[in-house]
Amino acid sequence: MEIDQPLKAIQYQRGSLLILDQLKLPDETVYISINTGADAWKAIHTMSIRGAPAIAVCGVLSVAVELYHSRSKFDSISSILQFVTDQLNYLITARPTAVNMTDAAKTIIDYLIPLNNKQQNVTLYINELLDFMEQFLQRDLDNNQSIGKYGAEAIRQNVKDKKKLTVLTHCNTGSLATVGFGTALGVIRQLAVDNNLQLTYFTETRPYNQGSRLTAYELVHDRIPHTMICDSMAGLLMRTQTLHAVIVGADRVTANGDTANKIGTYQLAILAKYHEIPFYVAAPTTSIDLTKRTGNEIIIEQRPSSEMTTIKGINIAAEGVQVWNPAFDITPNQLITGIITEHGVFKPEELEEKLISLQRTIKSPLL
Ligand SMILES: CSC[C@H]1O[C@H](OP(=O)(O)O)[C@H](O)[C@@H]1O
Repeated sequence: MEIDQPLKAIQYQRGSLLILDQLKLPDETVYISINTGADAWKAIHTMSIRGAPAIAVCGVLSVAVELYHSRSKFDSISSILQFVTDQLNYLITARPTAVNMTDAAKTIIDYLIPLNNKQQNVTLYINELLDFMEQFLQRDLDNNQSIGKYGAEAIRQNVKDKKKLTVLTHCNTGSLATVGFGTALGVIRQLAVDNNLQLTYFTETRPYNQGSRLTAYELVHDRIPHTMICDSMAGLLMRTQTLHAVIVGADRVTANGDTANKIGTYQLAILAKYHEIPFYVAAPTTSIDLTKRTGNEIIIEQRPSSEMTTIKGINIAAEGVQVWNPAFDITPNQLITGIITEHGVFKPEELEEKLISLQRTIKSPLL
């Protein structure tokens, strides 16, 4: 199966950053210009752009664009260092659960100091820094390709006698959550490209409806066989239909493999365990946070009640109703069959050791 160029959540060239306004999808395709870190903070916080990897790339490139257009105002390396550090640390505050923006900020700040020792010319320093920041785009594209290939192979291995597989995914983890093919949805795209996909079920993913508004948009665009279900239908689906795997994304995976992901993931993992269906998490290593030992340490973002009580400004609940709106939940590692990364598929219990070993062998700051 051929898949056309994926939808683009982010369009970038030096000095210009456009993001697809996902609050307007699927009815309108509107790109908005991001010229500063403050523009990016607002777009991330309001979820015009969302998805852990896309958030990080948008944040990094917003600083690159702002630095590029204000480069004449910097008269010293230290002033550039201060500006970039301040902007990156500010962007981290836009949304607290996903770790990718924090990881990106650390990678760049760790790079700034050695670069300072190498390059004393302000103009050349800025150009080298822009080159480095722009690599985050290609890295996510490459990560998506690797995750797709490793994930598709792992799932095929699990179901040796089947050529055509039926899977379930949750939320949106495709081209609208990353720069490329996606993470969990990238695995599904790879299965489709390899002609191993019978059907993908996906949940509408209340309350923000990433599934019905975004994943549906991607699967229809790519003509991938699919069926949308309400979140509440997952149990009956697993009880009555044959599912070969559940594949979801991640916002933050801790050292023991516990995983923060879109609200509703935990209950899918419980159902998958009960129905003996393999449950995979697909995420780049930039979503893995070894500074957190377990999922109990992860901050769960609480979103505005209006995101539950209205759809496109139309009330769907009584005025004054009290709601609880956590945007994520935590899936314990014992419910996870494997964590699909760009370096391979790891069992939760081996994740930390494998990642530390990779960090030792791969000497790139952009691991
Ligand atoms: C590859 S995207 C990872 C993750 O991000 C989504 O959350 P949100 O739409 O709130 O940014 C969802 O949890 C995805 O699984």
